[in-house]
Amino acid sequence: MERSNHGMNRQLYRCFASTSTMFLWALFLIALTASYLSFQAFVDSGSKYLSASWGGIQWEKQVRTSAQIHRQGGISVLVTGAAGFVGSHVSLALKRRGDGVLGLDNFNDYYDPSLKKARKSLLSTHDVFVVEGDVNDAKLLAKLFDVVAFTHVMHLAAQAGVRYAMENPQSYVHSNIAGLVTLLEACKSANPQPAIVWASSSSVYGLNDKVPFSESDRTDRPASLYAATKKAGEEITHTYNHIYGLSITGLRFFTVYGPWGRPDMAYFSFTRNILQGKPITVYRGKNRVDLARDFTYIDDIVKGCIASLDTAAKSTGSGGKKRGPAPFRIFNLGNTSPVTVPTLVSILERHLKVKAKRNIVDMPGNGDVPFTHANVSSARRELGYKPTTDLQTGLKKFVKWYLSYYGYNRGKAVN
Ligand SMILES: O=C(O)[C@H]1O[C@H](OP(=O)(O)OP(=O)(O)OC[C@H]2O[C@@H](n3ccc(=O)[nH]c3=O)[C@H](O)[C@@H]2O)[C@H](O)[C@@H](O)[C@@H]1O
Repeated sequence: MERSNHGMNRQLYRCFASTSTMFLWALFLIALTASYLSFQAFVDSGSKYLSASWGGIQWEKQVRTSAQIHRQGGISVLVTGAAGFVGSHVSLALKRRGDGVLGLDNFNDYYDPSLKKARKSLLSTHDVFVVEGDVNDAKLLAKLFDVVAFTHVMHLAAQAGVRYAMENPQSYVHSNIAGLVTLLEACKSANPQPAIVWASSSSVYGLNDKVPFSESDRTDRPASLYAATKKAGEEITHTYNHIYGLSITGLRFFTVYGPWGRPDMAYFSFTRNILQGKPITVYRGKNRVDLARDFTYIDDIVKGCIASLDTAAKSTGSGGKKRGPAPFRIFNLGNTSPVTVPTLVSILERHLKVKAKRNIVDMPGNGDVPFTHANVSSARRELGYKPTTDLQTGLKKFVKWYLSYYGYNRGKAVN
């Protein structure tokens, strides 16, 4: 009996000993995991800091030099989306007349980033520095406003493209909503607050069938998520104008085209396919009606952007507080003469001297609208905007650029 008691005690003791050992081991493992995780976090934040493509004395010097004004009464502009189509043209035009320009671009791969890099190189030969960063990066924006007292922001960074919104809806929310709010937050806190000019879109007119489109027409029936995010942008900027006294000008661009353009757009991809002997898909509207766009040449758009910057009254707030009412303006920037898509193709065929292989299909329900047509009387009155390039002339310039940029290979463009 005594012996068995003894045995039981020993077993209990062993059991207790092994439980406490297990407990100790468990504690040890938890501690080990915790220290490993915090070490990882430290390494991550460290490497983020080290690999950040911005910051440092040299970088700040580049930022300052690029934003330096070189003419009397000049302005200093932060151009977001500067490596983009419209952004690169506006940046060059501003720099050429002696304004300070600093570019910001995230170089995303929505379309071939090498074209964006090439635009960046072009800008750098004209002493425009483009910072690689995202408008969602609040710290970077705060730093930029810390280094330079920008008088204006030309906000062109966006997720563009009407039909791609069905493939990647989140990218529209990221750039056109979240990015816009982050930028406006930075602008509202900046001292002095800059005046903001930004790119809305003709697509906000959505299912409107009253033509031509006027700024006062309804814009509450967008046909694509892209259009909805641009419309939301107009309302978000209104809020910042109302609460913080930011001076806002929204520009509704109508299908902008030209040299250094966007490869995802029809005139560009048609050119590539025609030269490569590949078929092109031409969408057709309901009842076999051709689709039409108020195609607008890039130089006209640049003039409209610069006139918007020049006529924008100052923001009134400071230290994040409104000091008085500031202007809120919206303008159509179009060409005022819509052209059908089949006519666009015919003009390209003439300039390229190659016949297109047209594949005509009914317009899929992917966010497209049947036609656009701008009434630009507001822009004419207040900005002196007057488009001067017709589609025939503008496409000739585009084709010339396309062939010089991508080159010929026995009649076929190399890209
Ligand atoms: O005006 C605007 O606000 C918009 O203009 C363009 O959008 P979109 O007019 O759709 O321009 P494209 O993609 O170049 O299309 C032009 C026309 O060609 C048609 N198309 C497009 C692609 C294609 O393969 N086939 C085709 O027939 C489209 O249906 C449309 O009627 C831009 O892509 C948008 O970023 C911009 O906001």
